[in-house]
Amino acid sequence: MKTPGSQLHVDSEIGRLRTVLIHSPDNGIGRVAPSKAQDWLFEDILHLETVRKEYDYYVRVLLYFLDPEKLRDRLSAGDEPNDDRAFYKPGIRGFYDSDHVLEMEKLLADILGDESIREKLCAAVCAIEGCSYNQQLDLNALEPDRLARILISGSLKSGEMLFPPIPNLIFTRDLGIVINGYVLLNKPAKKARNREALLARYMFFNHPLFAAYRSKILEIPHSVQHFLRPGEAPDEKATLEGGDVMIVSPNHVIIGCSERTSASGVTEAMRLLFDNEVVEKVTVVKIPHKRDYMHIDTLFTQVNRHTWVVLHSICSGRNKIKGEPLEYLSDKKKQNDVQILQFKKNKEKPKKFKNIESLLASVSEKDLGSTEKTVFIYSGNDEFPHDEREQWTDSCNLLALKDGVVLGYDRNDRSVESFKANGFQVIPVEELSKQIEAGKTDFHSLENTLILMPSAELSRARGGFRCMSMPLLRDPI
Ligand SMILES: NC(=O)NCCC[C@H](N)C(=O)O
Repeated sequence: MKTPGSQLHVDSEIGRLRTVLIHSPDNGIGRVAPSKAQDWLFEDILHLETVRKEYDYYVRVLLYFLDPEKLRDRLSAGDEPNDDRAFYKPGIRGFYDSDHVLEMEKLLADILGDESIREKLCAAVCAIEGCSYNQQLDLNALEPDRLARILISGSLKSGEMLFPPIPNLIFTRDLGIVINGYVLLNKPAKKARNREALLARYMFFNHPLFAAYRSKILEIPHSVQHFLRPGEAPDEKATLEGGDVMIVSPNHVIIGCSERTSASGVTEAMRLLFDNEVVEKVTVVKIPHKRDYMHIDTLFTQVNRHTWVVLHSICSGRNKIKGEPLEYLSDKKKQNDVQILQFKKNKEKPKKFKNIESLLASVSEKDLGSTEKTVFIYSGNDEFPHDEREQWTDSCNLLALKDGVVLGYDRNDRSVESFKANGFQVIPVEELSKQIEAGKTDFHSLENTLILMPSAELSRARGGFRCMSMPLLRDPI
């Protein structure tokens, strides 16, 4: 029998969530220097304690939903002034330690208990971070919980920084993605995320929870063209990040070709998925390669079987004036066009889709058998500039706990109005917690609901709740 938490299977974006991998903001986030913020992929420096408070609400919602036992005797956990948030901190007595809400730092500490894995991982981290041999020996001698914390935060307890933090580890989505019973590991485009990928690789290959899946971990190979090229140009490098991968139905994966996921990365991922018979259909959505859009999940996510939240201008190309000379002459035209191609195993010619809405409608109606007309909820109520402002703060990046119940930021006011106009209940998490704790609401009876999460600080890290989650197990849709 499999222990709870050890089963990997995801075949949709909206099946009831059973197990998820997350990482709470660690001290590394509080050590991002202004001069490095952009290099480390933050637009600004963040206030650690505020981010943590906001994130703790997220952990509580996940526990209410996936592992309520953990909250049974601790309904006010985290609100006690003197416990220093122990409930939320891996490696500390009192940590929630759930089998359904898995914390990356805890899983890392687990594998570091094995001497041979500890040695290999310390050597690998020290190699990519340029540590001295003696630093490597010192790290190797630490006990697992402390070592895990240092490998993530980059800093010793004294505050000394050994290497940079990896503040984007909170976005566990980008580390890899479970597709049916397989794990497709990422290959990050940005140097700032390399150590995250290394830690994720060690975790999946070595943690006993995933032992049954070792032969089902898929790794994107280096493209030979890339390392044979002269110079350091990133062209042709095969990169892929989880925010660009959506398993929308048991046999259909959408992959974004974006600022982060290269054409070679898409090609290699598609080959792996077809060769291993993971899915029969892969749709590639090429989006403009720019920071605002980063991954496809910053532009659209699924809410229920027939509803999606999207940035409308990316579907309609509304802001372009057709026929202008610029459209023909500028190279940018090609770069900024959305192109959608659907590939099937052993079929030579891909099918083309006119726009993102027609693709998503075909997912809902054909793949998922929805009999209702597909509904699109637009970022910022489709009003310029609120559509783009709210997309920037992740109005389109929602996490579905189940079909129709999603988590999103509380700051995207016009998008929230669109949800209401489309018949959704909208409830702030503080209110929901009170109702649950007073026994007035049962989480599982919620339907078609957007849960609003505090976001003033968290949203400045540039990712929403889809980015902050790696679903490991969902019920079949
Ligand atoms: N899936 C996502 O869209 N992830 C968001 C990642 C944000 C992070 N600051 C980054 O730039 O990589």
